[in-house]
Amino acid sequence: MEPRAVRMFRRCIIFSVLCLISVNGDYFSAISELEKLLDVETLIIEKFDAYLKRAQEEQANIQRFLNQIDELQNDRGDLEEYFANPLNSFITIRRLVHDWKFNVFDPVFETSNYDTYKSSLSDSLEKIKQYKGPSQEDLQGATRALLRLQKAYELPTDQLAKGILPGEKYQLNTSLSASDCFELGKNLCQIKEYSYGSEWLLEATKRLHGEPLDFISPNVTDIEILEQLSPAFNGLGNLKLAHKLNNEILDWEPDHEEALENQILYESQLAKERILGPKKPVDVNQLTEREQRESFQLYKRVCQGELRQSPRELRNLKCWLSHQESPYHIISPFKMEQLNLDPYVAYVHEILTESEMQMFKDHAKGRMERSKIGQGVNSTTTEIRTSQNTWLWHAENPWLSNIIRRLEDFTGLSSESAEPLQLINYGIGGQYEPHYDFTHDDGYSVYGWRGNRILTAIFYLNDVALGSGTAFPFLKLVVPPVKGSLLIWYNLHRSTYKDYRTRHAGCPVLKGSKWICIEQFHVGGQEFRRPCGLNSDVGKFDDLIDI
Ligand SMILES: O=C(O)CCC(=O)C(=O)O
Ligand SMILES: [Fe+2]
Repeated sequence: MEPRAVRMFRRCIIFSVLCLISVNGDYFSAISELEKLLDVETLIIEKFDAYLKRAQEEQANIQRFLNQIDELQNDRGDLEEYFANPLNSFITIRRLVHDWKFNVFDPVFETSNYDTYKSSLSDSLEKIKQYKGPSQEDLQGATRALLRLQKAYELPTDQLAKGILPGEKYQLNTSLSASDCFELGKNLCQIKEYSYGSEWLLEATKRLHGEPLDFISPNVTDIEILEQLSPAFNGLGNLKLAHKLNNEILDWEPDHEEALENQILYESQLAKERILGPKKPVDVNQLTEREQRESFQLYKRVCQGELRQSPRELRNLKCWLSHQESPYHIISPFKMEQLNLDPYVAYVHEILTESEMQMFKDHAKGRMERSKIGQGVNSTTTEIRTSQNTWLWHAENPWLSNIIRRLEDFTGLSSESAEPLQLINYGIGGQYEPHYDFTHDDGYSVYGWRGNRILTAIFYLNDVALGSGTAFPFLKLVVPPVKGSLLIWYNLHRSTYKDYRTRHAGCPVLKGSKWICIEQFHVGGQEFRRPCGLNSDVGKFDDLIDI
């Protein structure tokens, strides 16, 4: 048992932390926000624990009092004889005047201690309410994240519901209840993902009849499932099944208003079909236009590890210790691993220290916001990029100077035109779909003298249990995050023309959370460090732009 003082201290700390943080919700796009939710829950549990303890003590007192009176009444014997004893009369009268009031009526009916305690509880809860908890939008976001995982890694619904992932190494060790599956199915139908939606609803039915009554979440009913499932099958173009399930609702509840309305609708549609022939079946694949594109399919296969370079393609790649012509690194060389030669992609291992990685994470506290795509006023949040981020300006964070110098030493580039570092955290299903880091014009209109992004450098700040590699679909390459390592690649040809082979992505996080820090080097200032070649490169690999 934790000593009382320690518990009190912990409670104070959690509480003051909660009072200090201002939270913008958006719990589904990063793990860091979800952690705060658990702190709030801990606090609520502690407050209610104390409340229940107090209430139970009160109840035990009342019960003890009632038992005593009961015993007394049983022992009283003959009434006349009993009251003949003056002490008994006194005790009885006193008891009715004082004891009942003090022991029973006051605690139960009056606004004495019981209520005072309640109001002090509600005062502390009021403070917790300032903390914005997850909303319906967050639940939708979390649903979409699971859907992304299902789509990207082709996870069967029944397996995911049981917490079973492909491969044996990592499992989720959690399984979803009937109410969880129902919530997922309902939310998916709301966004017209009827195919997956109906699978989750059917999973809910299976569980509803197979699982013991769920204490934690409210149990869902057969009718509630049918209410979602019938329109879902209608959405999938299976009118007959939709009609059949709708009739099942009416068997349970003949006055069910919505089902009665749907019955008329389905029957008139069925009658039409009998005359005109059945409607064209709806495509149950449910892939959006974006998801159907070849590049997205490549992305999926690379993230899954299904599409990779052959041993023949890999044979010219090397690993070695290199000081990259920097005198600082003669004694402590970089641990280099080439991943692709053209365009050049390389991995450098153990480049950050434990304390540097901690500094990044400390910097993130309270600063992370939902990531956007696009520049300046045109930037927006989108499903294409689901993460949170914050920026670290070089001048405001002098502790970064060693890290920036290390980057310069390794790449040979100047950081004078580089962007502030960007710290990024991806939560469940968090991803960044295939994109280019350069802008499609020559870069000068957006970045001025700094020109386009010449090289991207990604520090991985943690290991991720499953998924979340940095994927290059055209290079058949996926780079798994390894804590403390750095990934670099050139986005531009030697002439600074855009290299369309560098399309890349952050695969969805399947298990864990992914922390990275990105530096973007620009063309400005590299004139003598990386001089242009003699080829113009214009038009090279342009056919890859629109796959
Ligand atoms: O998350 C990743 O691995 C890639 C991130 C990325 O490409 C970007 O932020 O531009
Ligand atoms: Fe990128």
